[in-house]
Amino acid sequence: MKISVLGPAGSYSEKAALFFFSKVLEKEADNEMVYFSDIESTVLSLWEKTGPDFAVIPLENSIEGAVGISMDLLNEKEACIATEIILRIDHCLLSLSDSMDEITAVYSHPQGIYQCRPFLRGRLKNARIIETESTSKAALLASKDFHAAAIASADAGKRYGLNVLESGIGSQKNNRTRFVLIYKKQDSQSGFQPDFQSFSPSDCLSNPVFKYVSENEFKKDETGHLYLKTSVISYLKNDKPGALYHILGAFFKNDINLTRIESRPSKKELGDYCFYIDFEGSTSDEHVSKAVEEAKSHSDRLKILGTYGRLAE
Ligand SMILES: O=C(O)C(=O)C[C@]1(C(=O)O)C=C[C@@H](O)C=C1
Repeated sequence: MKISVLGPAGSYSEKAALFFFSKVLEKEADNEMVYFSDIESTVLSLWEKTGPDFAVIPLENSIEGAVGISMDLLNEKEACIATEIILRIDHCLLSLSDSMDEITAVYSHPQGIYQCRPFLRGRLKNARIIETESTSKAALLASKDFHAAAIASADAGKRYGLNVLESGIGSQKNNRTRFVLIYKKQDSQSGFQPDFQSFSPSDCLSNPVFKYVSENEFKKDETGHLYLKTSVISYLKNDKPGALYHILGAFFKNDINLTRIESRPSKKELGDYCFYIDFEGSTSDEHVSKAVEEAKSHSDRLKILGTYGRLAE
């Protein structure tokens, strides 16, 4: 199996993919990780001729919130979510040097920088902050400059021969990022931007992840059943009073617990948004398909990203 991730080696995205590999039923000798320099190329690789089976992308962080580019690509491209992977993020300050006094520049991914904002302001206020495409790229760059440091994982530090000047530098001890494993929508799947007529409740069963990972590996609910979530994106073209109220009402009426709602600009004009809604339940549950049908009737476009389980560290 081939998985695309944000590289170079040592990124948190790689960690999420390795965690997924560790859960795969039959360890295939040819399991392969392919590295890309940014999140967009990682996602687009799914459409290459000899593309991967899956791509792993970060979607949201407990401190910094949504990863915008990942959210947008889920809307723009015909990809489905196979599973979510929640990882603990423990950022370290890494450098060739062994003293913070030597540091004049700090490299990291924007998410890493924001997640460590109080530390940077408090302890490295005079250092230049330089954004990189990934935390592992930051570690790689810091390994070439004695006066630079990187914010990345301890594992990335080991890989690039850096000292850990300080660990646990995130602004929240319980820092977590939610990644999703995504795949290219298959032509046979109708659960994508469906006409409700063609929306088949069994679509979630075509989620290919269950071919690779035993159901036992996924989070269970209080009754011992598989904990499944569904993600949709609703676009309301006509801004009218109560539009969002009616969409959310569809879930409330069907007793469905929402786990996240987030808006993103539609990119059409200022003040025009898409709403990303995650909720508990599977599209094969009757009350979920009823709610989705109703939400769709109040939306100008409703895109189903998939029903999936959770792998958590
Ligand atoms: O830069 C990395 O190592 C990534 O995998 C990206 C990413 C992100 O974009 O959220 C992943 C986890 C952390 O939250 C910081 C950076």
